[in-house]
Amino acid sequence: MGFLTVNDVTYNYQGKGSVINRVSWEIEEGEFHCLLGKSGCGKTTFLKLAAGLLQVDTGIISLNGNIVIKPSPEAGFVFQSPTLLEWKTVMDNVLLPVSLRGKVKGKDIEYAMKLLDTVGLADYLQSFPAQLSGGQQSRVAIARALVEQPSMMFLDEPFAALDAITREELQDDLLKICKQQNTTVLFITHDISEAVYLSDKIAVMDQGSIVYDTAVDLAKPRTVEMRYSSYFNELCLKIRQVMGGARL
Ligand SMILES: Nc1ncnc2c1ncn2[C@@H]1O[C@H](COP(=O)(O)OP(=O)(O)OP(=O)(O)O)[C@@H](O)[C@H]1O
Repeated sequence: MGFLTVNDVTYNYQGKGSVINRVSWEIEEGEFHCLLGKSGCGKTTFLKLAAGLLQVDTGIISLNGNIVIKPSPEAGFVFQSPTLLEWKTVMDNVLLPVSLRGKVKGKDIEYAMKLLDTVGLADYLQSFPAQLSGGQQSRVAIARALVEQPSMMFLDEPFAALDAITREELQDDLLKICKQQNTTVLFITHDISEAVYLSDKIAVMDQGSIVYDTAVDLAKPRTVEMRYSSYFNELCLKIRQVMGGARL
């Protein structure tokens, strides 16, 4: 049984046809999986179901052996918009989940500093969000999601608004931290090369069903050179063909 197990799940928004249609999927502990698919195919809905933000109509989802009926304290979330609190410093934004639960301890501050150092923000601890670039704000959001060392991370197009180089840097940061923490990850993206670079396994969704899946046979840690290897590009092309010629 996987760390996250999705078994024959169906979901409809009221008044709509089937948005998620008998999907089964498993993510083993510590694995990084990406879900790709065209706009409107159901990716975000699937992530919300897996994360307990929506309830399945039929089927069962379990996380670490527990049936998912609400968001788990074991899970962290990152969405496309960083949604930082403007009146709090970078450090206080990262520590927010800890402070909502109780008193912030020295070890929490130490860990937040380590995360901010890993994502290249050691010099910005006392800055406010408005003083940061979009990429820096995304880094803060990732550090915030990881500060309680969640065993599962759900990320919905977290890098969509960023330029290509910043995006690549953040992909490496995310892989590094998830490896350190042995985090299991479900990551949604439109970007085929991002999915290939990040993933142990990729699923392609179309009209609410998983129509293709593949393991990614690249060594870890990933390197810039791998992005230009023939295997990498052949896999991107294969996935592109599966997704068809329409706009992503
Ligand atoms: N709250 C809602 N109420 C009704 N229908 C919704 C709601 N949210 C999404 N939908 C519909 O469900 C379908 C799947 O939407 P979803 O956001 O899961 O797709 P997506 O693959 O994540 O799209 P994108 O890549 O554009 O973010 C779409 O047809 C969308 O219009």
